[in-house]
Amino acid sequence: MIEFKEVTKEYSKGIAALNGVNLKIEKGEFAFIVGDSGSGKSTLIRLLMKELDPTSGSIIVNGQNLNRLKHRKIPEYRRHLGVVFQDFRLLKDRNIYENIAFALRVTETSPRIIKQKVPAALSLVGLAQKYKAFPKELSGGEQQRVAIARAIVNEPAILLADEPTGNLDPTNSWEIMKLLEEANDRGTTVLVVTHNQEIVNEMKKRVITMKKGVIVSDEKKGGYNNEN
Ligand SMILES: Nc1ncnc2c1ncn2[C@@H]1O[C@H](COP(=O)(O)OP(=O)(O)OP(=O)(O)O)[C@@H](O)[C@H]1O
Repeated sequence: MIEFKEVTKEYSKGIAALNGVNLKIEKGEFAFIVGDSGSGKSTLIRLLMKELDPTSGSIIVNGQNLNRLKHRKIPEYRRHLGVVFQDFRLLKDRNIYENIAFALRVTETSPRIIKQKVPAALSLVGLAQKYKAFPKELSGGEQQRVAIARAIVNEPAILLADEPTGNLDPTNSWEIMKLLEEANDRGTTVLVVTHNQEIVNEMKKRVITMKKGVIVSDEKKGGYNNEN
C-alpha cells in the first residue's frame, strides 16, 4: 500500500535528507518511525503528503505512483490521508465543530452527512460535549484529540502522525497513542514519527529506525534504539 523505491531527497545539491530509502508498509499496519533529529523522518512524511517530490526514486501509495500524480489531483489524493502534527494546527477562530466540519466541506461532503460525521468523530475521541469550545479553551491533550478527530473524520486509508505527542505530558501522550491504535483497529494504516521512547518500547509495534537519511533497522515488534 505504501512503497518507497530507492527514494533520495536532496534539499540542496549533494546533501541527501533521504538517501536511497526502500520501504514497504502493508495495508492495516501500525509502524513507528524513530531516529535522531535530522535523520529524515519528517522528510519521509512530507514526501508521502506530496508536499515534496523526491530527487530520485519513486513512492507508490495504493497503486498510485506519486511522481505521476498530476498537480490538480493532489487534493483528491490527500483526501485519503489523515495527518496529525505536533502543534495541532487547529483553526483558532473556529470552534471545535467547525474545525472538523471544515475538513469535510473541502471534500464537498453534504451538510446532512457532515451533521452525522462530526459528532461521531468527536465521540470517538471523547470530546462530544466540547463541540462549541474554541481551541484556546481546550488543553493541549484535548486539542490534539480534536486534530485526530479531524484527521479520521474522512475515514482515511492512511493516518500520518509527525510527533503527535511532542507537546504533551505522559498521560495525554498515552491517550493520543490509544486513539491512533483504535484508528488502526478500524483498518487504517498508521505511521507515527516519534521521539517518545517509553511509548515505542511498550507498544511493541513495527519500529523503523532512521539515521542520516537511511533506514538502519526495521523490526516487527521493535523498540527504541534497535540499532544498538
Ligand atoms: N526545507 C529544508 N531545506 C533544507 N534542508 C532541510 C529542509 N528540511 C529538512 N532539511 C534537512 O534535511 C535533513 C532531514 O530533516 P528532517 O526534518 O526530515 O529530519 P527529522 O528526522 O524529521 O528531524 P527531527 O526529529 O528534528 O524533526 C536535516 O539535515 C535537515 O536539516
